[in-house]
Amino acid sequence: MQVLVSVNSVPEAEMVLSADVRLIDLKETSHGALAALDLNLSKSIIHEVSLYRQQHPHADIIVSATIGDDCASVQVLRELIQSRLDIGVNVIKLPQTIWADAAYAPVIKEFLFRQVKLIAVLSADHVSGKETIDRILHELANTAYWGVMVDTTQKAKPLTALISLNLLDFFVKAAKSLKLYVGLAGGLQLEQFDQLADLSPDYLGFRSGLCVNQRREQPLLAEKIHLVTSKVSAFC
Ligand SMILES: O=C[C@H](O)COP(=O)(O)O
Repeated sequence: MQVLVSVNSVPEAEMVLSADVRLIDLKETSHGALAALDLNLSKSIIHEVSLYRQQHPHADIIVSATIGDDCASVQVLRELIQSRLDIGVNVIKLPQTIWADAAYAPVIKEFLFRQVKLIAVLSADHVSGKETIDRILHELANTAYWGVMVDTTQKAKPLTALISLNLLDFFVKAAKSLKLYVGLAGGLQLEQFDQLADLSPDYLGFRSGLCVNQRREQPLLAEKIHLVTSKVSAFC
């Protein structure tokens, strides 16, 4: 299992790389839940990751990026995704407002056909029962999504306060059985690490819980990042 950490600057990227985080998520954290980070800033972070990869050729680092909580048009979506692929982003995370909207299905399929790795982010508010989860996951797997994750839109409460462990366990198992790379995130604090790691997702996603005052718009704290990566090492 890995930990994914959302970063919004080069210093934050350096911080997570030096703490051995292997899933680096480019995200604007000042507003929204899945806001897109400025492209030039994203480029600078990718440059930093490339330098790190050269110095650590055995480190298997994946860079993901969010493209916004919603989208103005099909053409804008295409540009948002392609521009990030062009600078070296490995995986694109799509919000439910986009991947579940039939208007965007053709452009999403274009990228999937090209074997671009897309993660469908399920909003925790919509993860309501096993039948719904099962139906959604089958649809995503049949459409050839690379991965799936649950995340929250409001960050005041952790994911575990919104969805039972039993249902999260079902979600992880069902996603894995369909060969979807599966993650759990949403206002997670270090206290939730053990109970969620026990469900064996491919990764746990963090931001708020690793920041000053546990607020995602605030800077990441190096000591908390090291704590979470040491928990990953101890768990694996
Ligand atoms: O994908 C991971 C998210 O950025 C986690 O952010 P959060 O901990 O603020 O919900």
